[in-house]
Amino acid sequence: MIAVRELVKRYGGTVAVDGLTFTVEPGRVTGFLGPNGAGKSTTLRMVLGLDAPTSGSATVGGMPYRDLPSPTRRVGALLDPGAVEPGRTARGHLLWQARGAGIGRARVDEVLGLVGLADRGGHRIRHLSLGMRQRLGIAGALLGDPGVLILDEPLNGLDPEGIVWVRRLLRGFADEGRTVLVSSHLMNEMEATADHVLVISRGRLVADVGIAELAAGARERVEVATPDPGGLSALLARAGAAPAPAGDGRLEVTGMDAARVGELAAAHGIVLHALVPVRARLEDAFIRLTGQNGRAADGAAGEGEAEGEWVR
Ligand SMILES: Nc1ncnc2c1ncn2[C@@H]1O[C@H](COP(=O)(O)OP(=O)(O)OP(=O)(O)O)[C@@H](O)[C@H]1O
Repeated sequence: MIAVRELVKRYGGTVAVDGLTFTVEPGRVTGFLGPNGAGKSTTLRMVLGLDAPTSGSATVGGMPYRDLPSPTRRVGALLDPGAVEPGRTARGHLLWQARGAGIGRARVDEVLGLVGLADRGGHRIRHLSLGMRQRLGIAGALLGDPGVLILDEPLNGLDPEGIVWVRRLLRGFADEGRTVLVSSHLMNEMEATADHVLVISRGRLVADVGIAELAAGARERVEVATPDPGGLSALLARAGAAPAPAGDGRLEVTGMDAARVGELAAAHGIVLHALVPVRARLEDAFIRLTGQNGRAADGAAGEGEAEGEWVR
């Protein structure tokens, strides 16, 4: 388990992490989400003992990372896949990492196989694609067969097949009862990856919630095309729905399901050219929590509302 308590990190005048408190439970994949610059990497670096907190604490299995006996066997991390020697071979890089952690050579070939790079061990890193470098970074994290996995943006640069592969890998780890924390700046990416998400904005926690709960709370809407948008709009509003013009005679309706919209239109002889229920996107919830275009919501209304809703 990872526990972060009242964690703060200041760089001069910049508050990168602003009083974060959360726990990451074993047995599930936890997504760590926030727009660029929200403070994800800084938090992960403090959990991994690479940066000292200004105040507060971060522990893994009840202890600061630096105090863990044989930490690389307990915690596997992928922070910056670019921070490798490009002239080294994939196997050479892992051997170097393994040596530093007191891990035998056999495990290097094992993890190369696990990440699908068995036939690339002899390739120089500079000749590997971005996706293969990500796989290599993940192989490094797996070297110590750790119970806790911390991966910063592991889906970056992966092709669709690679993304599916990482998801299966993470799911497998969680199902074995390991603790898995994965950062991303894309809610949609996490929708199919994580069971639980921690969302941060400007260094502060704005949601700590199960994906299923988040999806259940997201608003469904119905898109309707009709030659009589004014008539339909008035009708739906009278019936308690919230129709909004969406251009080209289309309406976007919330507060009523598609079947009911269709029934009301039929009962009042209003012609429909399209009636489309649109599943709410978790991305919408993410933008609402963190502010449009990656900027945090300003003022107490935005963040306060989000906290009341999703932070325990
Ligand atoms: N070493 C540093 N010195 C000064 N400021 C820093 C340092 N590291 C991070 N910051 C600042 O702290 C804030 C949080 O950065 P951080 O990299 O943790 O965000 P992030 O959520 O990981 O974003 P990204 O997805 O872009 O990596 C940013 O404003 C960043 O500029």
